[in-house]
Formats: sequence, C-alpha cells, structure tokens
Amino acid sequence: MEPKGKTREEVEKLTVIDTWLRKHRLIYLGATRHSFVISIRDGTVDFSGFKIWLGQDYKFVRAFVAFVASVLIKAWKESDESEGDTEVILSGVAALNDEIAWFKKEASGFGVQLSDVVQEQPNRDYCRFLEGLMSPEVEYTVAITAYWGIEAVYQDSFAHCLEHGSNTPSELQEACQRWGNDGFGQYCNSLKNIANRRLEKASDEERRKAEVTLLSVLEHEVDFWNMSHDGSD
Ligand SMILES: Cc1ncc(CO)c(N)n1
Repeated sequence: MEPKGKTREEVEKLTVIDTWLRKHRLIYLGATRHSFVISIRDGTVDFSGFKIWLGQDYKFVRAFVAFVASVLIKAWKESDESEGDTEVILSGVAALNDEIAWFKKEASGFGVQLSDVVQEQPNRDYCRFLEGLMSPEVEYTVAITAYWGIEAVYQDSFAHCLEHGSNTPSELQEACQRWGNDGFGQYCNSLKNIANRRLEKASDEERRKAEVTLLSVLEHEVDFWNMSHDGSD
C-alpha cells in the first residue's frame, strides 16, 4: 500500500538516473534500439555495415581509453568515498586493453585493415566531445555519468541481440557477447551506482550539466550507429 499523499516516485525512491531514463525514454530507446542493432538481432544485418562499425569503433575505443583514464584521474582527485571508485574505473581501463586486442583479432577475421580505416565525421565529433569531457574543468560527477551512459548504451543494445527469440548471425555472436554479457551488465551497474551517489549530493547546476551531457552521449551514439546503418532499408 502506498502511503497517503505520496507519489509513486517518492515511494519507489527512484534514483536520479532512473528519473532521467523515464523522462528521456524515447531518446534512450533511439540509442539502444537503433535500426542497426535491430538488424543484428533479427539477422538481416548487412555485413558490410558491421565491418564499417568494427573499423570505426576501433578508432573510437582508442579515444575512449584516454577519456576513461581522465575519469580515473578525476576520481583520484576527489577526497570523498571515491577510493572504491578508482578501482572500478581501473578495471574498466584493463577491460579496454582486452577490447583493443579483440578488435584487432575480429578485424583480421573480417578482413578489415584497421590501419586503412579513416574516421568518419560522426566518429570525429564524438571523440571531440570526449576530449572536451577530459578537461580538468569538467566535474567528476559529469564525467562519470557520461562514462556510465556510453557503456550502458552498448550493454543494453548488444544484450538485446542475445535475448531469447533473437536471430543474431553466429559470426556476430562474439561481438554481442562482449558487451551483452551479464558481467558487463554488472559493471555498468557499478558505474551507475557511483554516478547516482555523486548525483544525489551534487548541486542543481552540476546535476543539470550531467543530464545535458548524458543527452549528448545518446545523440552521439545514434549518429555513430547511423554510420553503419542509416535506416534507409
Ligand atoms: C560508439 C561506442 N559507444 C560505446 C562503446 C562502449 O564501449 C563503444 N565501444 N563504442
């Protein structure tokens, strides 16, 4: 029974991020249920689109490593409870080391020459955006929220391709497992908990900045998927 005079939100004590996910649900779904992701899930994906994604994402991840390292520095500089945070972020850096090796192996399997990949404009724009977030002026709360958002989009998208009833081609199963596995889901959840802890005690101004940054992440993710699948078929 819900106590009188309380809204559902007050009873359920929604976290800041969950409130945003409700408020911006369609934008979030635009990034996590993009037509490219749906085409992987239903098995109609064009392999040439997948190869484009592979080459572009390899380039993206190289910039993303620098971004995650910058988040680690921000966590370390905070004198609050962020000691546990640095370990969580460090394990993310370690995972990216494996990820880069995986991209190289996967690219060679698909015949993609990574040294020939030219970064497309939406990818450049996304990396430029990450570079802005690496600035020491950007608060830890804002940066960790962005980090969670970037990982969560991939986790949610690729987990969708592994769900019961999906028809993902066997050649793409490994890619989907990489981000769609439960362990990575738990990792995203620890990032979400850190971000929520910081957001709960942040100023309105800082919280507003984090929300706007998360919306930019979602927009960049849609533009990124669009490079491989513009939805025209
Ligand atoms: C574009 C993009 N977003 C998120 C991730 C998550 O790691 C990635 N590898 N690439």
